[in-house]
Amino acid sequence: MSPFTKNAYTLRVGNIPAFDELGVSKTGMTFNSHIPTWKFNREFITKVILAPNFAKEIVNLIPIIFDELKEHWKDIGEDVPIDFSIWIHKFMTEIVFQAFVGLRVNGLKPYFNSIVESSKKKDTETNPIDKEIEVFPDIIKEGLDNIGFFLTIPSLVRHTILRKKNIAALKNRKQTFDILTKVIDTRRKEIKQTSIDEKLRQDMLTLLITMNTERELIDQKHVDEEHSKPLNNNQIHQIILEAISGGIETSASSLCTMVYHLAHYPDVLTRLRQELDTIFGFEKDRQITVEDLSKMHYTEAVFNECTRLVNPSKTLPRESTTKDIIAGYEWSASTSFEIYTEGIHKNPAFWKDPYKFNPDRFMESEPLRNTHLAFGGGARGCPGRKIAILEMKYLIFLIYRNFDITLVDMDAPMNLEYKFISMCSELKVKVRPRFPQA
Ligand code: HEM
Repeated sequence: MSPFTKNAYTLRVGNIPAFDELGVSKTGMTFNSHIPTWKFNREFITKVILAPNFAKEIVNLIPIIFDELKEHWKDIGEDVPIDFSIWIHKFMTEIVFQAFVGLRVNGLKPYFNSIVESSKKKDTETNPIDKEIEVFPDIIKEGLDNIGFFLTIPSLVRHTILRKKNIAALKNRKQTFDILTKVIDTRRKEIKQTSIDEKLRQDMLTLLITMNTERELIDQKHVDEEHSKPLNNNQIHQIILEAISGGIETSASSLCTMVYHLAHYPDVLTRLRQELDTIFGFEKDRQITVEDLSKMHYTEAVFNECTRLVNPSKTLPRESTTKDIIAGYEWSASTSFEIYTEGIHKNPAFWKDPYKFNPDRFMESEPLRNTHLAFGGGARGCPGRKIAILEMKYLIFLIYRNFDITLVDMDAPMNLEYKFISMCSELKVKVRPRFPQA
């Protein structure tokens, strides 16, 4: 089956009353079934993500946050097992919050303090904007869980037996928006108070707020009338929320999959490190650029192979907007399809020895169209792909340049749990600095 046909599959899901109730069916992107607003929002987020300065901001940001992580890992000590999945989740949260809303959650140090003995604990500082931001990642994670709840549990059950959980889910949604309103309003005020010739930082929120204003930070060559007005809070809310939730869990889980496989395949790790040495050399203070990262072809092949074998999205839903013929059958408009990526990723018709871990398959030739769907595809494909790959590559460089990572249990399978997407729930490792003095 050819899953993506021009314009017939712009809907992920059709009109789901439960999503109207949750307030996600006509806003943002992921579950927006109102095509004009989805298209409008998507064009805005795409503009931000493709803006060269946005990628540069992320590349400048990653080593700063990594230095903090590096210190914590060194202070824990090399013989102490740590849960990589929690650390990397906290780390991605810092990156995503800083890059998307310009705020630090400051979650690394409290987590360090929670797992070390009292003599090792460090002083914590409070968030400059609001204590609420510290709990915001958990609120967002709960919101992601609630999507699954609304998608799978019938209305009658939600409003009777599971009434309490239903109320809690709606409360979670309100709480999310209250915090976001505060964040957006605070930033609007800061921008207003910054003189016009002073440079603004280029996080996603600032780029969205300033779009189509005199502080415009993105060079928009062709702006039609529809896209020429500044965005209001309602429009910004859901775009930011989806960028945050889309950017944390998937990236953190994919990194766990890479660390797991690199521990099991030392030859692959050796080759990956050779690539890093060739591109980056050993100059200590060398500034890493977006161009450097674009040369990491083998690392990208390892990422592709890891997400082929362990894909966070096992299925991709679509609803047809016109009638179509698929697999020899005619299907009417508004038919729901589930594209079974798990099956496509392991289908021997597309992949030689599909269960074998072999990153070289991505070096030797391009996979057939629509057979590697880690980021989905077509009109609804992931808009964050470019940024996600950039982050993955930079992090892999920093982690494997600075540390040797061993799995605590080499015989254990990957620990995955399904919460709307498939996520790594635990990965016990030991981390040893490669250059203890650095
Ligand atoms: C390794 C990291 C990531 C993976 C594996 C991933 C994967 C995916 C997948 C499979 C989809 C569904 C595509 C489809 O239905 O065809 C998707 C959609 C989406 N992703 Fe990502 N994603 C990642 C990172 C990000 C980042 C960093 C962002 C932030 C900008 C993001 C934002 C979104 C949004 C907003 C959608 C919905 C798009 C729409 O409906 O138009 N993702 N992602």
